[in-house]
Amino acid sequence: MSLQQSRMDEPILEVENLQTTFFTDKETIRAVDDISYTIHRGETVGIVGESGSGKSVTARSIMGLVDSPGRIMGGSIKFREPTTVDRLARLFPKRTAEIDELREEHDLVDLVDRLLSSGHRASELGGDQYAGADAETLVREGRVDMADLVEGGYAAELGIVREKTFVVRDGAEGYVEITNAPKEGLRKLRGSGIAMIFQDPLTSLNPVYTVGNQIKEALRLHRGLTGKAATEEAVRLLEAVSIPDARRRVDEYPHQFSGGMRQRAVIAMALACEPELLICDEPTTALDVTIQAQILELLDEIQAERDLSIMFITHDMGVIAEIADRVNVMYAGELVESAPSRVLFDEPKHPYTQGLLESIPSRNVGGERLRTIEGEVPTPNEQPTYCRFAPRCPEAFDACDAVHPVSVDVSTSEAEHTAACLLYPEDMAREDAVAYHQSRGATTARADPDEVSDDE
Ligand SMILES: Nc1ncnc2c1ncn2[C@@H]1O[C@H](COP(=O)(O)OP(=O)(O)OP(=O)(O)O)[C@@H](O)[C@H]1O
Ligand code: NI
Repeated sequence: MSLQQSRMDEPILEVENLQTTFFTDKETIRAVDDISYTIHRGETVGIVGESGSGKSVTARSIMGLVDSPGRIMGGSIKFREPTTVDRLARLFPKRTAEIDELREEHDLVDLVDRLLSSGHRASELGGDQYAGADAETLVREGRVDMADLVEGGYAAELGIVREKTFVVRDGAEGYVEITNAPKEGLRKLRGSGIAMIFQDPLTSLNPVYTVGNQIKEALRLHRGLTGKAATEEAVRLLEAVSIPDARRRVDEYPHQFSGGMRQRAVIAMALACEPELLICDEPTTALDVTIQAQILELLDEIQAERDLSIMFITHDMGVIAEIADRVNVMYAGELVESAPSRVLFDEPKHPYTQGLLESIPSRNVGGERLRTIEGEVPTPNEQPTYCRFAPRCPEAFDACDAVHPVSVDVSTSEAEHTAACLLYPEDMAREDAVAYHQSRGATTARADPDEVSDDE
């Protein structure tokens, strides 16, 4: 865990209502089905869940690596990293919206008025309590700002920005909207702001080039380093990931490295791009326990040194316990629970999380039988009107087959803790809780921004 708590309250990645779907010949797979979460600067967020729960597709969506037959169908992925925002704004001026300039060039009241007369409702722009309000009121009371118009796609509809805004700058603030990125923009993003390491280091390493040359190629592409400077930096990076005798090993080929050393080399390659966010998809799953512990420790060190944010994917609760500040539990494309690590392990609320925890070997000392959750993760191939975990859930009751649970606040302390389960809110009578989920589910569906822009 990072000691640098100071900037931990700054979000670096905001995923909102992300929906990534695969359209195969056989079926439509809602691999990531409306998930939202945030990663803060210097924070390690663990994503955990059984095979097929949508962890990798979440990561690939963020990296812009979802290919046909997959498509991001909705939601937003905002990367808020000032250096990256500045660089991409310079590279893609036509896809950049400068909120300050828009404020100067256009009259906000006038724009909102145009939206209202073209059929948008005031409640949709400002919230339910503003039903029937006029443009003047919405703007005066601060319910609609220029930034909201850009974010909601209204500015595009009004023709004051290009249809898809990739970079948004609002004074000193700003973000890159990954779901609107052009292909070249994604490549730039992957080369610098965000890097990813995979389970099998051989997916990232080319067998025909030396490890050193591969790191140097990354250094050339992303930092313009060549020749001796690049060699020195490659050696330094290998040393930073604790590869012994780095000066000699920099000239070796991947097959001359052990599994653990290869994964270290991949981490060195990722660091060559000086990322702010490192996405790790089961980076230690193929390694034995001792090496796995070393890699986790290495990531921890690197993070503390560089104030790096890490998204760490694993199906292993034991690994999560070691590395994550916050844990997001996924099941069949959905986020079913989210809590700070300590809270999640002490007070798991969702029956699925409870099941995952009971299946950690080390938790079952004293000859207690190891439990696993029976059955398998279903393929999320339809819009859920029920709880996807219900068929395997020891706590399921009738309503679980008829009502889709929404995320509810289940926190017992200040820490943010949510679970999507009809058992909550705990202090409500069961039928009231069910009604609560029912009504909130309906509201989210109506507020879908895509529906708003589609029906004009
Ligand atoms: N290219 C693809 N084409 C069709 N379906 C896909 C594709 N990639 C992923 N899926 C489907 O999306 C769902 C989520 O897959 P994902 O790989 O994200 O799971 P995961 O949680 O990473 O599992 P694992 O622990 O096995 O890596 C699965 O149902 C999977 O079959
Ligand atoms: Ni995966």
